[in-house]
Amino acid sequence: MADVRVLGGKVDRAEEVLTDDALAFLGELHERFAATRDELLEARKARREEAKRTGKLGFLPETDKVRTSDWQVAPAPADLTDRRVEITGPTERKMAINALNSGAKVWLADMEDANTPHWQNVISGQVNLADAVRGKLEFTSPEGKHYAVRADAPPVTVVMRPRGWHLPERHLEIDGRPAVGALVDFGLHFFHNAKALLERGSGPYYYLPKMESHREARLWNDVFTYAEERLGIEHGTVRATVLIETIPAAFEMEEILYELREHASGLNAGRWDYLFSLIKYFRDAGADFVLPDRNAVTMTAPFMRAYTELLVRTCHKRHAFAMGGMAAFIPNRRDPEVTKTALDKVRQDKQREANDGFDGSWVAHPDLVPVCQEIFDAKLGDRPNQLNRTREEVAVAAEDLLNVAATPGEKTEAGLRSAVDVGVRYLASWLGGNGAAAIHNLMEDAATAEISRSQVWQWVNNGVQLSNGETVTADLVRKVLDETRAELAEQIPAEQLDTACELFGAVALADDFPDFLTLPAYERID
Ligand SMILES: CC(=O)SCCNC(=O)CCNC(=O)[C@H](O)C(C)(C)COP(=O)(O)OP(=O)(O)OC[C@H]1O[C@@H](n2cnc3c(N)ncnc32)[C@H](O)[C@@H]1OP(=O)(O)O
Ligand SMILES: O=CC(=O)O
Ligand SMILES: [Mg+2]
Repeated sequence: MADVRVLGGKVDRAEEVLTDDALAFLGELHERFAATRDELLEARKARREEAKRTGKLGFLPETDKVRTSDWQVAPAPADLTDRRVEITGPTERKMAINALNSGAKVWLADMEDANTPHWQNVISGQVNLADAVRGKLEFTSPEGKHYAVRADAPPVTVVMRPRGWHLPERHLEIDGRPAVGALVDFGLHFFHNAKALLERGSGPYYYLPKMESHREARLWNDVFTYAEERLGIEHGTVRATVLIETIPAAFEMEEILYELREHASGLNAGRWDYLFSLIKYFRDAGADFVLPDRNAVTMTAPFMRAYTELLVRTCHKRHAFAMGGMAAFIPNRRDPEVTKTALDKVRQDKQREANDGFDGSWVAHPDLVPVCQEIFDAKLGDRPNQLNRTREEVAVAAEDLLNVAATPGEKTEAGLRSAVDVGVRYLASWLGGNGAAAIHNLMEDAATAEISRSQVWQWVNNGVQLSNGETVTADLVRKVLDETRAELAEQIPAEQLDTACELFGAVALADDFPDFLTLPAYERID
C-alpha cells in the first residue's frame, strides 16, 4: 500500500475530502500510473527535439490504420447530447453557484487554466463540487448577499477539468514524492462524486487539458478503466472531452479519440494554449514561425482555420462532439461600450463556429450565455447538436496546420508592452490565488499568459524587428519590464508585484525556455 502524506495546511472541511479511503485511492492511482506519466513527460522532450531538428511535425505513419479504419466513439449520455453553451470558470463557491444559475447547458468546473493551485483552492474546489452534486451549494458574501442555485434553474451538466499531466501537487506526498496534480484532481472528484452523479442521472465527466499525444490519452483511458473497476461502476461511464490545445496533439486528433473511444465525448479547440504550444514548439525554428502581436492573431488566420476545420471534421467522422473555444472579450456591467464590443466580438466568434459545424462553444461570463445560446439555437433548430454535418469536403494537410508564415499582422512596440503588462498583471493575480482575471476587458488565464511570455521569449531569441524599426533584445524587455513595474506600483501590492516581475523575467528571458510558467510560479506560492 502506498504511503500517502498530507503536507498541506489546514483548509476548512478538508477532512471531508481527504478521507482515509480517498487517500488510499489516490495511492493506488499513483502506484499504477505515476511512472507512466513520468515516461510520457520525457517522451514530450524527445518529440520536441525531433521537431526542432527537422523543423516539421507530421501525421504518424504508424497509426495510419486508426485514421483509415471505421470506428466511432461511444454514444453520448443523455445529459451530454446538447452542449450548445458551456460556461467555464473556477470552482470558487460563489462563481460555482453563478455558473449553475447561468442558463448554460454545461459548467466547465475549472481546476486548470482558471485556477491557481493553492492548496486552499484545490481542496475548497473539491468541497464545492461535492456540494454541487448534492444540491448543497450555498454562500453568503461578506456584504451579506445570499447565493443558492435557483430551484427553477435549468439543469447544468458539470464537466470538471483537472490539471494537466505536467503539474505536481506537492501538498500531498505519495511514496516520498509529490503527487501528480492531474491524478489528485481527478481521483478526489471521482472517488467522492461518481456514484452520487450517477444516482442523479448524470455521470463523472471530465475535460482533459494540454495533452501532447495519443499515448497520454491512453494513460487517461487506463486511469478511467481502473477507477471504474475499483468503485464497481460500469465501464464507459466516465466521459472525457479532450482539449486539442497543443500543436503535436493536432496531428493525433483521431488517435486521441480512438484511445479514449469507450470514454470519449468530444474534442475542444482550446485556441489559447494551442497558440502557446505552437510558439513553444517552434520557438527556435526561425522567422516563419514568429507570430505577430497576440491581438492580431485571430481565428481566421490560415493555420487556425486549418486547426478548427480539422477538429470538426475529425469529431464528426467519429460521432464525437466538436466544441468551440473561448473568445477573450468580457462584458462589463458598469460600462455599456465595453459590453457592446464584447457581445459583438463573441457573436462573430460563435457564429463562425456554428457555421463551421461545432456543436456548441464556451463562454467566460454569465452575460455571454444568451449570445452563444441564440446563435446555436438558430443553427441547430430542433436538433441538439450537428454531429450529422460530417464536413467530408475538409482536407487539411500537415503544411496547413504549420502555415504560420501566412498570418497577417505586425509586430509592434505596443504589442511588446502589452505582452509584458498583461503577463505581469496576470502573474500577480495568479500568485494571489486568482487564476482568471479580467485585464483591459479581456479574460486572461494561464493559457493567455503563456502566450504573452513565450512570445516575448520568441521575439528576443529571433531578434525580431518591430514596426518602429527597433530590435527586440533582452535589454529592451528589461527596460519595458521596469517601466511596467513603475506603472503598476499604485495598483498591485509591492511584494506581489516584485514577485510577478521577477517571475515574468524568469519565464520570458531564461536561456532555456521553461516548459510551463506555472511550474516556476508554483515554487513561489505557499
Ligand atoms: C483559455 C481557457 O482555458 S478559457 C477557460 C478558463 N478561464 C475561465 O474560466 C475564465 C472564466 N471567467 C472568469 O473567471 C471571470 O468572468 C473573469 C475573471 C474573467 C471576470 O470576472 P469578474 O471581474 O468578477 O466579472 P464581473 O464583475 O463582470 O462579474 C459579474 C458577476 O458574474 C459572475 N461571473 C463572472 N464570470 C463568471 C463565470 N465564468 N462563472 C460564474 N460566474 C461568473 C461574477 O462572480 C459576478 O457575480 P456577482 O455579481 O454575484 O458578484
Ligand atoms: O483551455 C483552453 C485554451 O484555449 O487554452
Ligand atoms: Mg487551455
